[in-house]
Amino acid sequence: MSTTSLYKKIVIKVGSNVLTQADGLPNIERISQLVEQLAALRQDGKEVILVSSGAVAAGRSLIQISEKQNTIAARQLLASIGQIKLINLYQQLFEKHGLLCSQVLVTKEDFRDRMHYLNIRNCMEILLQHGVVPVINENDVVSVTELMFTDNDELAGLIASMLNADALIILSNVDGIYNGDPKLPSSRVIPEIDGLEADLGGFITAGKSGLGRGGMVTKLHTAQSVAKLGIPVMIANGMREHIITDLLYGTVVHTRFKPGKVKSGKKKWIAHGEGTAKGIVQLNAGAKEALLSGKASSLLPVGITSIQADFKKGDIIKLIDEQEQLIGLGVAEYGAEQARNCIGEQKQRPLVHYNYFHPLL
Ligand SMILES: Nc1ncnc2c1ncn2[C@@H]1O[C@H](COP(=O)(O)OP(=O)(O)O)[C@@H](O)[C@H]1O
Ligand SMILES: N[C@@H](CCC(=O)OP(=O)(O)O)C(=O)O
Repeated sequence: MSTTSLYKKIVIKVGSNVLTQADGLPNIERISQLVEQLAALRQDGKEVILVSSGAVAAGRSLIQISEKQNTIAARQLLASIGQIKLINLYQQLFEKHGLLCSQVLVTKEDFRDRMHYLNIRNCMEILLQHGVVPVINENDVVSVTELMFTDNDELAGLIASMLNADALIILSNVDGIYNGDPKLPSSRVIPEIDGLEADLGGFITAGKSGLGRGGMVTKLHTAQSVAKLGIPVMIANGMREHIITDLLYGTVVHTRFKPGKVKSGKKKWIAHGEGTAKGIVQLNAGAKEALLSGKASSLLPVGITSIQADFKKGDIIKLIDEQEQLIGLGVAEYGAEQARNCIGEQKQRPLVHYNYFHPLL
């Protein structure tokens, strides 16, 4: 038996293209097969969390809208109509296997601070404790541009980290990450990537599947950051039959991201805070070197040169260097006002404790 079948808690993200037929209608046959595989995992005692795209695509199959329609309004309209179509389908299909599924719609704002983050985590935990399969999607009806996740790959990474999942599976319309343009016959799927070191930017083209939002760039970014936290990530082709069960119990082509050392729950929260971080603090070269040295160094006010955006105690803040490059993220031990009063001073309390610093360089 494959060792991957030892995973207990698994987050599975499915892209719009996997769920949608060429004519725009939900691909009922494929969705049924996905649900069947998830039911088999539940039978095997695993906890399953589904992050499903496809609301906008499903909406498009139900209503005609003018080309001139503002894109945000169009997305709101389509997602609003499409999400109920999609979730109804899931509900019927899970019911056939004697399973309950639930709809969880979230926005980036729901993860903005530790309290909101723990609220969502508690909600997911109560669902899992009751054997329910959460079906998560971004709430596209209320998420507008600057408050949106880049795409559901980012959301799935956040969910996998938040729930301390044992694995994250991202299903798209390609077999994995290719070492070149996937359309070229000379390109091959990269079987394993050491998520900690690999620089694959050169391989990824900006191309997306017909309905996808973020493309392979966000999948790579998500996979690398989730693997860095100690969670293995697999990118595979959701168009293949039995893909989930083959990934977990057999062998099938895919790209696997090797996990790094497991990080604590709070570190996982910080690591995904880039999009919601409010405060910005600029550091001098000495503080940057100390924080990135790998030694247990906290951020002391003597190394701060300016506070560029306000924050409160407990907020995640961005730490930037003198060239405005993002060094990492940390949790503020006190607010911006107090920090401003001791900029550059010796013998002051650390603004970020080393346990709550997450390097990004
Ligand atoms: N090196 C690469 N390997 C694999 N796919 C790539 C690569 N570079 C770009 N892509 C594109 O990324 C697409 C998948 O991302 P996306 O469109 O967001 O799908 P999804 O809807 O599943 O989230 C592929 O269809 C492919 O066109
Ligand atoms: N929330 C959107 C999906 C956005 C998205 O990330 O799509 P995809 O790149 O296909 O995973 C929807 O349900 O239509």
